[in-house]
Amino acid sequence: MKNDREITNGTGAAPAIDVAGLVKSYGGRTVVDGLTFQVRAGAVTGFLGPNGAGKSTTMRMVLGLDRPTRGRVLVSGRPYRALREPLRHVGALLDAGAVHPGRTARDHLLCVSRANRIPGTRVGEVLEQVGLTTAAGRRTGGFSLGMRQRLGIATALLGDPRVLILDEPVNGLDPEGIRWLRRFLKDRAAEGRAVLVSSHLMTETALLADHLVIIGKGRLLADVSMAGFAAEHGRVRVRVGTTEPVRLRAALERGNLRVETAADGALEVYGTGPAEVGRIAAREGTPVLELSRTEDSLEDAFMRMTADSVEYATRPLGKAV
Ligand SMILES: Nc1ncnc2c1ncn2[C@@H]1O[C@H](COP(=O)(O)OP(=O)(O)OP(=O)(O)O)[C@@H](O)[C@H]1O
Repeated sequence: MKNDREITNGTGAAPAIDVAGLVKSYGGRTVVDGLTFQVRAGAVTGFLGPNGAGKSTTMRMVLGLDRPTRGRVLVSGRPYRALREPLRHVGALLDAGAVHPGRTARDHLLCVSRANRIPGTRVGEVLEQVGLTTAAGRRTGGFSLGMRQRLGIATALLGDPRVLILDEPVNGLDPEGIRWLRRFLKDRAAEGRAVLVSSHLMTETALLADHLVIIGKGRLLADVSMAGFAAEHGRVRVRVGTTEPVRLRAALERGNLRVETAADGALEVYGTGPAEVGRIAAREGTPVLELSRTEDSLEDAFMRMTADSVEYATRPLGKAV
């Protein structure tokens, strides 16, 4: 069977980001523990994990800001530090606050473009792309978080890179800003760029990503297409509550339906809809107290998957541990 990670970009070119056997230890503590995955062009890859999973550390190693203890990371087939004019290959948003507050947005971008031998004409273009043209002459110290995020993204875009890396870009954005960012990143991927976006929220990532790389405690937990993850974990089922669960269960199973009993005693029926379950119950004469279609939330699946990897878990109230 072909692993869908083997399909890079259809041209046989190197994957946009190639992480192999990556390890990072601080003192005696290993925070990235043998990660191997690839990020391909033309797609948004969601890089998911609970707080402290090692997402930022991995991204910093991709960008040559941290040195791996072991393993390697290639961007467009080369280590970041070996890229000539790296901003033309990869643009990153790691910390939107990292801008001199006394500088205007335009001056900030001009500064970065000069330092990286990027033509000044790009400044107007990227300001336009992120919707900051009218705020270009304002000092960034007075910018809202959403505006700072947009400026950070404009900075990442200056070199017109093929690879975009954004660390938790949704944090602190209002709903309009989130919607804008989602559209914006999907459009960049549709242009053929590789987009790697970290998050600790599955619900948000599900609306954005084509592919998921999920990590916990520095280890790879899943490397799967968004559609594959949803098909596997977003299981649709019918919940039916009845006063006669044993009889109804037997009737459903005679109809070749898979049935499980939920913690509250209701039956959960897979592979059909409420109409058929209702018909079987009526035929059997079993009183129905509840009949509904439910779907596992992807967030639940993600929480289950990463449950052992959460650094500071909350425990249910009143339960002894
Ligand atoms: N410079 C450092 N020195 C020591 N430990 C570090 C350093 N940088 C990160 N860590 C530790 O490495 C672990 C992974 O941190 P990292 O920031 O990569 O996680 P993350 O998945 O990005 O989390 P978050 O969602 O909270 O940003 C954490 O336990 C963190 O405390």
